[in-house]
Amino acid sequence: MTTIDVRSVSRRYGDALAVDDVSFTVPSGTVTGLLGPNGSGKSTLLRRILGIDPGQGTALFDGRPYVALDEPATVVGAVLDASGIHPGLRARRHLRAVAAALRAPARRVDELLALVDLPHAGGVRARALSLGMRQRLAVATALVGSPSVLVLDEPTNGLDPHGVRWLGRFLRGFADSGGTVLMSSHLLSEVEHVADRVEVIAHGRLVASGTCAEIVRSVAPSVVVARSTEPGALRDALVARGADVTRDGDELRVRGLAVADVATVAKTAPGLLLALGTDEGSLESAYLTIAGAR
Ligand SMILES: Nc1ncnc2c1ncn2[C@@H]1O[C@H](COP(=O)(O)OP(=O)(O)OP(=O)(O)O)[C@@H](O)[C@H]1O
Repeated sequence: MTTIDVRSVSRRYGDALAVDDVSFTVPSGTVTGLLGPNGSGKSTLLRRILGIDPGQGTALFDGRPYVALDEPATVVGAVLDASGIHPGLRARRHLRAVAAALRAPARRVDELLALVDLPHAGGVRARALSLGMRQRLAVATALVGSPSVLVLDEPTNGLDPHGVRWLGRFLRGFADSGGTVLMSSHLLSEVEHVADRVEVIAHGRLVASGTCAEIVRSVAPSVVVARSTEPGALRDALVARGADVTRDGDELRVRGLAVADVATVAKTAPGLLLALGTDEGSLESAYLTIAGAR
């Protein structure tokens, strides 16, 4: 059980600030998605978190920076670049070499090949693996030391839909058994179903943080949707209570009143209430709004 504490992390390339004073916490037992458009600073931030890039601020794994961990591979498994595996090495040889370096049992290699659904690829050289297969091998490599934390940069890159679903289920299971996952993506659809929390980064800055529902609410407060046999009369009654109401046929979209208040107003207004509910807005539109804002 390890928490990651990212504290005021920055990274400058010349005059350009690629990561600008980013702070957030990744609680243990959760999957946190680091979401942002291309070039927003995700990879740079993950490299800073792992102590690979220089810069300001720090990231602490249960209070210690990565470089100060005694056996880092047993705490943190990282997948930053699936092409980092030597192209001439066969998958099993590659994993055996990593296992030997980490003093992990050799039997772990075949367990991991099975776990990442590559049981028959052990004898294949890395250069002959597809991008999706290399991603799976990279995940297996990160798991050799049995870490409690996984840091993954765009891990769905190259995976087919089956692979994306497999990875989501795997990461969910890893977190549910106490692990901590920080994964980046530029695609909302690939994190929203698996992540407990999302940190949205744009132009190097953290622009939103929270559960998917919290992020949607922060951008678009929920709208109450009501349908009535007398929509004009209901609209007038709601406006008199201070609501902001738009009408489309017999449907009213109401901002500024809770659903229970709309129900109370409808009881005393002429006509019959046909339907009443809320429209929470989509995370997709919230993400586009937030990530597009400078
Ligand atoms: N080595 C470098 N030298 C100079 N600028 C860099 C370097 N690496 C990244 N950058 C710049 O830093 C910014 C953030 O890049 P980064 O790769 O971290 O973004 P990203 O969110 O991971 O993008 P993507 O989704 O495309 O992988 C970009 O403007 C990029 O051009």
